[in-house]
Amino acid sequence: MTSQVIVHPDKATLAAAIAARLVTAITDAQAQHGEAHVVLTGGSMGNALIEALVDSPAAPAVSWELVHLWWGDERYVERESSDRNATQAREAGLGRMAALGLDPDLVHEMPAIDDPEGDDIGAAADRYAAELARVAGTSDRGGDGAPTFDVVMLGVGPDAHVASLFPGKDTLDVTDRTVVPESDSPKPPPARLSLTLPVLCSADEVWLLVAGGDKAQAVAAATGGADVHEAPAAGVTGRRRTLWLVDEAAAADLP
Ligand SMILES: O=C(O)[C@H](O)[C@@H](O)[C@H](O)[C@H](O)COP(=O)(O)O
Repeated sequence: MTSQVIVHPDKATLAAAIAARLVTAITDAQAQHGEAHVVLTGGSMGNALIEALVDSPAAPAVSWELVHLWWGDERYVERESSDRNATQAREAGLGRMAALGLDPDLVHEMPAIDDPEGDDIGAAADRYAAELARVAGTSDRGGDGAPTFDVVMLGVGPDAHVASLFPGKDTLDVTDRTVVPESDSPKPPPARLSLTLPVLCSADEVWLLVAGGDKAQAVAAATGGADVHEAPAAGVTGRRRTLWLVDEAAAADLP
């Protein structure tokens, strides 16, 4: 199935459009099967989306108490560190979504280095995998080791990395796990946890969220059929739909 690229004028419009699209996707999912599972991304686009979502007049249309939020990746640092994607998301507005009904028990943050696993990042990855499997076991839409995600959102780096799957890394070839540790990330901090390509691609929809001219080459390469080992973003597709939601600057190198 081919990917579709949708271009918005600038980053603020892109964030607002993604928030509107997400509200619609979740309400559609809930009309079909009650609960919804959404994978959030870190990075500035992930944070901009949360800001736009919290302020969206349509946000109360979602039954937030039945929405599970997951993370595509996380920096393996202290839980309250401002480096953590989850901390940044809370500050961007996720912390205020309890007022809309979001259940903190359904916000599945990835483990942190001050959790019992400590320096054993492999054990931390296994614990998040176990959490995915546990919830899948209780869900009508339990997939193979993880719930069936309605939407996976992913930021894209200038090197075309997604989640914490970086070019040239063996983690791109892992097919027998849902979560992998990365101890030597080329982008700091070095220690991270990431969902793997097969579980990301088990989603109904994958949305790649990209703003900025520094991403133009990555967008062109990944949508132009680059090898996944060179451009990891080329390797993520949804079962029903794959959308590249980009601003004009990020689209600049597209044919
Ligand atoms: O852990 C990280 O380093 C980020 O989560 C990273 O993967 C991010 O999503 C992309 O680099 C896009 O970031 P921007 O949206 O800020 O461009």
